[in-house]
Amino acid sequence: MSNPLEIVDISQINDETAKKILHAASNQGFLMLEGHGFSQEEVDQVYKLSHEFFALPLEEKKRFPIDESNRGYTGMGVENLELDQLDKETGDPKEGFNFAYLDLTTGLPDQELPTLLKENLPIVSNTVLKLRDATKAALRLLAMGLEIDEKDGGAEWFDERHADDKSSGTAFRFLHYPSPVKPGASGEEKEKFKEVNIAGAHTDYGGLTLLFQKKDEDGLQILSPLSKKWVSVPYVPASPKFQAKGEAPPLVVNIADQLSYWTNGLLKSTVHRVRFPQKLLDEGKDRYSIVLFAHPSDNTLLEPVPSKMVGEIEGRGATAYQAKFGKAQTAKEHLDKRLASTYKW
Ligand SMILES: O=C(O)CCC(=O)C(=O)O
Ligand SMILES: [Fe+2]
Repeated sequence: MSNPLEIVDISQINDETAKKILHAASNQGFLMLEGHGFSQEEVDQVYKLSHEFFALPLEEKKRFPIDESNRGYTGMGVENLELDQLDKETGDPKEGFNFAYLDLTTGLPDQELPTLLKENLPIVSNTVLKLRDATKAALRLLAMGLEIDEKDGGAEWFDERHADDKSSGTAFRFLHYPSPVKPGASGEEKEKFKEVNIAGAHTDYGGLTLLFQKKDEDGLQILSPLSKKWVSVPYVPASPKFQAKGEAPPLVVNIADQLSYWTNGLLKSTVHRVRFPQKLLDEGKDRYSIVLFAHPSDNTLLEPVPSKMVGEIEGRGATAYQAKFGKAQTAKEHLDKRLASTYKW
């Protein structure tokens, strides 16, 4: 399967990389990042923890139900991401655990946790901090690509609005999609599930979303802004240069709603969904994913990003909001509206 996404090396902070990331973010809205510094062992370790968590008895998981601050466990069918059917009765066939209220200086969440997760907090915090570093590198490169003037903050413009010690909607998430078929199911039965969305078509709410890749656990599809067609994101191993360094495969990264809004739609918050990959269906195995939803600090005013490229776009996003309401909204206000429609509270 050919890879529709550009691969950007975030260990190279320079104008060439900045141009490349801006191109990817304003075209497909999805890209891959290498040079993130995660070893395969680190990725395996966090997946192992996630597998162990979801294998806990349902009663134990349910003792930590998702709260209004987006922390905790969401059971099977609770979350409905499908944009076009937000009123449908049953949600996506998946369960999840959210770590939120994160202190991004330590990577530690502020919430009640099951013993298993408490005992393994260093795995969580190490992963959060490294994903945070990758987020910052990507944001710095985007600021450079957008040619934000030095007098406005230059390459650090987004950094200042993603303070590690301020509260934000940033969430780290384990997801589990149980296999809909038993091992050895008939071809006909498997065929039925090939076209079922296990995460409904949606856009993400925050700034940037970062996902690990796991071999045979692909299944992510994007509604490409370029071709206007659904395109599969294949599993892409580390390039030879990074394989030699023992680095895990590139991270899959997408632009989410707030960053798109903030740039008047220049950066694309691309619609995506997940379907069970063939190999997992064939083997009757579950799918897991691990995600960081990176958000600006809650009190950040989402005023149009001071870039000539953004300023040239009128009637959309942050510029349109300001024209209509006479003021900008904060990242928290923007997020609260989105969360309310997904969970129906
Ligand atoms: O499981 C995945 O690969 C992606 C999930 C996703 O898009 C989301 O939770 O927002
Ligand atoms: Fe998503």
